[in-house]
Amino acid sequence: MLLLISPDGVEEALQCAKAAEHLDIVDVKKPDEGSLGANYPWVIREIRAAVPADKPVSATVGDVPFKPGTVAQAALGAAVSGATYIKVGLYGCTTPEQAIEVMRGVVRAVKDHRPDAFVVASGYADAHRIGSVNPLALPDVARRSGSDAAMLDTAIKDGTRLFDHVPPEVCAEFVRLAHQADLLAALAGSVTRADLGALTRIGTDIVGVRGAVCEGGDRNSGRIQPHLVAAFRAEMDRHAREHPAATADNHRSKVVS
Ligand SMILES: O=C[C@H](O)COP(=O)(O)O
Repeated sequence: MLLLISPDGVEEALQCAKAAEHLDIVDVKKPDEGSLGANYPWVIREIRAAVPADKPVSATVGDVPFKPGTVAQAALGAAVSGATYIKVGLYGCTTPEQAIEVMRGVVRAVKDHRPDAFVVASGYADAHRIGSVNPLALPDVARRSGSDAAMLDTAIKDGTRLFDHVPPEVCAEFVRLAHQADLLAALAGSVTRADLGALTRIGTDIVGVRGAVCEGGDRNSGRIQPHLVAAFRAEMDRHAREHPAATADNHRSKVVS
């Protein structure tokens, strides 16, 4: 399982760089603009320059509305700025068809610029609270749009967690559907170290975290701490050793830096 960490700017990205050996992907976002809030292009560029070259930089394009042209242009902006993972939060899409239309535009915009870029279609575990597309529809949305991964995060960061909204057995089905479509499965949403056993057992490819590696577990007022990143990775490694069959890294080669 790969570890994706979401700093909110250059200062926190430098903390990630100190813990680079323990993480796999640095994910640029702007949490005060939403769960998958988009940061400025120059912040993506500065973070790309600040983290080791062998670590892929991901950027979120936002909790996007159903405006396919607008979103495609924003996604290209993230790619031009140096992100090789482009994550789109399909917040304003109420049907799979709308989500596919948005993601097709993103895939074309991004891959015309950089064919090996990695496009992530993200839905929300708490979709029922925001009227967004059903979490289990995401793997098919990703497949039919030509995306590389399907992801779930939580839209409302109020202390509720991924498994509060989508229990482990349903997350397992999400992962199964993603793998069946030859996609990576990424899961996030106030994930803690206590969730890592279940996430490992179900074969999650990427786990995304912020709060769990911030001081006090607080994604807003806490800052990312290298020692918490190291501890999180140590727990991931422990579970990987206990469940080697679930962690065969057959999807890892898809990751680009
Ligand atoms: O992509 C990952 C998110 O930033 C997760 O943040 P969180 O762990 O604070 O919910």
